[in-house]
Amino acid sequence: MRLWPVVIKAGGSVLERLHPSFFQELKNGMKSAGPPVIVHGGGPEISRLQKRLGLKTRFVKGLRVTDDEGLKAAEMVLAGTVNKGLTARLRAAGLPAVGLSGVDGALLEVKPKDPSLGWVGEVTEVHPGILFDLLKSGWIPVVASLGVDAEGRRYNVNADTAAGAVARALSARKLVMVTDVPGIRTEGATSRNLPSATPSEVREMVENGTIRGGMIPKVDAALAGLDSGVEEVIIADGSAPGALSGAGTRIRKEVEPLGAVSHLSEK
Ligand SMILES: Nc1ncnc2c1ncn2[C@@H]1O[C@H](COP(=O)(O)OP(=O)(O)O)[C@@H](O)[C@H]1O
Ligand SMILES: CC(=O)N[C@@H](CCC(=O)OP(=O)(O)O)C(=O)O
Repeated sequence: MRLWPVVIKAGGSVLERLHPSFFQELKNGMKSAGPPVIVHGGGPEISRLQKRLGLKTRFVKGLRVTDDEGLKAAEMVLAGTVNKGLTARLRAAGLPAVGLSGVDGALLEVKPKDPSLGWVGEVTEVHPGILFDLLKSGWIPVVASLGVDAEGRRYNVNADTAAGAVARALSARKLVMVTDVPGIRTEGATSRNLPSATPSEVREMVENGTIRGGMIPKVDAALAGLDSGVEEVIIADGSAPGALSGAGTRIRKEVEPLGAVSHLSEK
């Protein structure tokens, strides 16, 4: 059942620089389609806190190696400063936001992703009940990317992955990933920002190294979402106008070309 049309992932890279039109476009969307679900990260802020505490920051394939102290830092930032900061800003912009994390209501149930990563969770199940309850009452849920396992241990979860999992669980039609660049960029002499891309084009750009670093978990989450019912994923710049109204790179599945079908039937 398709209930709510949009999940928005707000990246830590842009949270401090969200354009005022982000809030206005959210308001317009609320009027036409009802409340969205916002999932946010906070990677740069976690790194800053780790540095201040004298902790090491290390990433493997875009994931933060998270020891006991690292988990505390991630929780303080994600469920603390960033979640409360974003919720308060939404509220000040006239939007009815409620902050929570993937631990609350066991929204994001996880298992350890890889022992070498420490407290990094891989989502095994989404329990969206708490989101449905909030959405039905008109609230905008603002979700920090943390998870919990069956024994009640808490984990750090990549926010792109968390947003993709939430979009699938809500049967969302659309996932918008708001970040610090205007979508996927090609390389070389004809380098440009792509207005649209298909999953196979995206896969090719990952293989040839055009898409790298923080863009990899984004496109992974995008492709997983498209494979399980999300119709379109948009990657857009949250520091510029239009992020929630058409700007950025739109990733959609290839449509069977009608010409190819009629050509076959002519034979
Ligand atoms: N082909 C690409 N097109 C655009 N950005 C890319 C590409 N490959 C890697 N990136 C990087 O991905 C970054 C966005 O990911 P990330 O820093 O993790 O942001 P967020 O905090 O929003 O998740 C961009 O700032 C850019 O440096
Ligand atoms: C496991 C893992 O890497 N978790 C991420 C969670 C925050 C995140 O994903 O923030 P962005 O959206 O800003 O990238 C981290 O610790 O940085």
